[in-house]
Amino acid sequence: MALTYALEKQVAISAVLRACSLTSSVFNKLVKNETVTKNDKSPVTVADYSAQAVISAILARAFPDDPIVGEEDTKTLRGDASAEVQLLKDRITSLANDALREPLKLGDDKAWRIGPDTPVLTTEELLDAIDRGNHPGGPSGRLWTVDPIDGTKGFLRGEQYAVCLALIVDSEVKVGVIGCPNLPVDWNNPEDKGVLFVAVKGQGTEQRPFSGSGSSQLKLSASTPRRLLESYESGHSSHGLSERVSKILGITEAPLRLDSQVKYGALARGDGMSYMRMPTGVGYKEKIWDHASGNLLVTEAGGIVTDSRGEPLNFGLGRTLGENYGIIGCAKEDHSSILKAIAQAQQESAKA
Ligand SMILES: Nc1ncnc2c1ncn2[C@@H]1O[C@H](COP(=O)(O)O)[C@@H](O)[C@H]1OP(=O)(O)O
Ligand SMILES: [Mg+2]
Ligand SMILES: [Mg+2]
Ligand SMILES: [Mg+2]
Repeated sequence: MALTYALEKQVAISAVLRACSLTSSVFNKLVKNETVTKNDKSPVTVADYSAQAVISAILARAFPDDPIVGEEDTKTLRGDASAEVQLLKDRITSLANDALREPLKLGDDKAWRIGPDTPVLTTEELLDAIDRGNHPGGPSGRLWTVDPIDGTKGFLRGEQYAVCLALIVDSEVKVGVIGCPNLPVDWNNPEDKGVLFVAVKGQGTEQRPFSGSGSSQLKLSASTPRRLLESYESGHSSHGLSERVSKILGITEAPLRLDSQVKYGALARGDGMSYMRMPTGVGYKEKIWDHASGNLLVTEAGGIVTDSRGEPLNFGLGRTLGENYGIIGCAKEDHSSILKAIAQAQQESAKA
């Protein structure tokens, strides 16, 4: 009998929603009021660390034996006795405890005592929680992967970012949850922000607005707007190559540029025809926490995600996806024409 992953889904939703409250409150307290300058990395740092601590602490209560592959670790925090780092650790401690002890949320369960009854965790316990994310990953068994803030640059600009959590079992993504605090439920109503995407292998993909309790199943079809979804940052994905691809495919609409795995959710709900990420140079290895949840959102909505040669992404190689040939997500009907257009665009740019 196929596993339903009902408990994992419930816990992942709770963890992501609590981390989203935390990151929103850091933005409102520290970034928006400009108590720190935009160039100061501390708001990102404090939010990244504390959100990973919250997610890891919740996973530890529900699934104490599951390893975690997380983006952050505490090497710099533990190895620095300066007053500045002490302040950072104090902030992490209070933010993480506040987030863990907030009133009950979707996904919470008294069984693992998350919510107002959660015992206050010490700084040491929270640093240990962050470091549970040090697992090297690999091909077999269960593991969670977490990106506490994906799209830190978007977060600082007050634009798109995502809190991402996925369960991988024997290299296959089984549960993917992405919280998008700044994503409008509908682009025509930009004030209604905050979307949670949830996918479970074999059970489809759903979108739930943070406000309200409704949830809608997502189905990706080839008739979505003919525009590409790509990184806001030109250093993360080649804008030049995607422009060539657009021309070859006869796409006239400008690409929708969004930071983070929000793009995968946007694709799954039909905001664009393709997630397109083409390398800007050699050497960068994509990380599993940047793609695991998004991959499942798109495939469970009926789409496909591969590299630019059509090969599936491999989540069992360790903390990275290995060699980088770009990443393409789209409806199945569009896949071969997009891959052909990419090959042609690559040949053209090699000649240019
Ligand atoms: N050279 C690069 N190529 C592709 N992705 C990158 C590169 N440098 C950083 N990233 C990652 O891209 C992700 C953001 O994705 P997007 O471009 O879709 O918004 C971040 O996780 C970021 O990692 P990091 O958090 O280590 O900076
Ligand atoms: Mg990331
Ligand atoms: Mg990150
Ligand atoms: Mg980062």
